[in-house]
Amino acid sequence: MEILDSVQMASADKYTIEKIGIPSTVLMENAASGIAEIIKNLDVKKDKIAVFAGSGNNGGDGITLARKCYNAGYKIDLYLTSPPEKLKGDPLLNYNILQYYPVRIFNAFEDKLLEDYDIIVDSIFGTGLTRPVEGKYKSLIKKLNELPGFKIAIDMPSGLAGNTNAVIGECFRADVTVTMCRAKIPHKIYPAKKFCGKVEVVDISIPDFAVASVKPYIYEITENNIEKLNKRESDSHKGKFGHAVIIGGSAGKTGAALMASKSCAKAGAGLTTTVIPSALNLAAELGNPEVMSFPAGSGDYFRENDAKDVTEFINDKTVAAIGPGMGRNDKTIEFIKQIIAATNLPLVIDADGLYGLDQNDFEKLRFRSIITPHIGEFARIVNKTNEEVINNKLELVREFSTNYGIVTVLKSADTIIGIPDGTIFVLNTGTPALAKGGSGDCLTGLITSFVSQNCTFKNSAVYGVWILGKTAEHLTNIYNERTILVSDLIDNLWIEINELYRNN
Ligand SMILES: NC(=O)C1=CN([C@@H]2O[C@H](COP(=O)(O)OP(=O)(O)OC[C@H]3O[C@@H](n4cnc5c(N)ncnc54)[C@H](O)[C@@H]3O)[C@@H](O)[C@H]2O)[C@@H](O)CC1
Ligand SMILES: Nc1ncnc2c1ncn2[C@@H]1O[C@H](COP(=O)(O)OP(=O)(O)O)[C@@H](O)[C@H]1O
Ligand SMILES: [K+]
Repeated sequence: MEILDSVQMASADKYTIEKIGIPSTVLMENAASGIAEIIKNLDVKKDKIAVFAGSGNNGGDGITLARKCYNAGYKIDLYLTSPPEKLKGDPLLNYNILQYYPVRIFNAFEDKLLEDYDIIVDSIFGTGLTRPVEGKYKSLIKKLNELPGFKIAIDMPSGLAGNTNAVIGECFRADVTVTMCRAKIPHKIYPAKKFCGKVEVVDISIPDFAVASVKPYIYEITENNIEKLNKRESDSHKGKFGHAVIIGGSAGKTGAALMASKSCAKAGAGLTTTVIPSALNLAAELGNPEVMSFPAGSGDYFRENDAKDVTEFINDKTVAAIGPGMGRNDKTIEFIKQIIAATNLPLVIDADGLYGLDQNDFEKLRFRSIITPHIGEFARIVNKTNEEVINNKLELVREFSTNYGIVTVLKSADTIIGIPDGTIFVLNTGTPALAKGGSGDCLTGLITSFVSQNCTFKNSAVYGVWILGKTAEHLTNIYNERTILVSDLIDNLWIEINELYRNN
């Protein structure tokens, strides 16, 4: 499903109203009906509802909702943030209609709250807000957050801006956000997402072709649009599913290379080999019996002198991952740079593998690589602070992927995948069970496995993130979010892989 920014949403609205001719009042009526329906289905007490409405169209949605809630039999009070004389257009029209209804109307700043409300509806600002709220609006939003009732935001929690995932200032903290037509950026991407609660999307009659006309470029991957896995031909053999290589390990971090390799084999690569510093080879031989190993050099970490042998070994393989547990020794960094320069193989680069890379190295990875940094690793790559990356994820990933022709998987509680044509995929799978060393190694193994099995880079990245996240969700439901180890994830990869086969 597309994720829109506020400008795209406004253009899709405009297209629907002006080009197709659906009146804006109809859209507002549909929005209010949709929100009322969601309120009706909420499993919370809803005898007394307060709607706080601003002067724009978001306020108009709230004013119209007041009428719908009255019709549904709820006791509802409306608190306006502006004098009614300031209303215009559809909000004014709906305000005038509401005069015929026995709904009490107050001023949000001047009048005291009359009741303890079961539900507080925030329709103060929607996609029209572009700067932080200040003064009396800021105080009002603070006050609403302190109220005990269940909180519903219309379209967006007031105080968030529709074109960024950053939290730009004080904002309403919703339990449920009901948005129109499509989710917007702040609904789906942290840190703004944290303020939205559960996000419900209401169809207000904006057709798909109106959405397509605004050229969306951000998509959320969900159960409904993830591509299913193909069943294997009955006469297939291991040669059909590639030979994947995991280059990793150093003294103290051998496990990272082993976990990545095991994930890779488990997800279906035809052959998997761990390339490991020779002093650690026994661990690889004994640790993963189904995986082969190639001992490199003579020490317990990779050095530039090992690059020639390793390059020769990997050159006829299908894909190589570089990084898990490699360490950051200068000689290891030189080794990695030489491998990148000396091969044309598809590469998946993670963790320590990314540490010493510069512009020159990234240029050599064009159209043959996937990188999987977490926020801190990506911040170093693009020379920004962690904070700057968190608040500008979409732009930074898009810029990097299009400039270098590299698929970028930016990992965090949400994961953003940027592909070289400028499209962004957002995945909200996973649980805090994954906030544990080694989850990233499992992801590297999964992505490498799917590249080996001839999936596109985009699909390989999507499958890796999806399967890791969904496996964590399954296990968190059964156990808890603390005691799950990466080995447990690897053992249970089959559950979600089965799901991806279903109906195929
Ligand atoms: N036809 C449409 O355009 C539809 C719009 N809808 C609703 O309309 C909303 C967008 O409406 P608008 O574009 O009128 O915008 P909003 O209603 O989000 O807010 C705009 C109003 O807030 C004021 N404002 C903005 N930033 C402020 C700040 N920091 N401090 C104080 N005041 C500030 C503006 O001057 C303006 O009066 C959507 O979020 C959605 O709820 C829905 O009814 C669906 C149909
Ligand atoms: N709270 C969370 N919710 C969902 N996914 C998470 C969460 N925390 C971590 N993850 C996922 O776990 C993985 C962690 O990777 P990474 O930080 O590289 O760990 P490591 O290097 O220790 O293996 C990423 O795929 C990330 O998206
Ligand atoms: K709102």
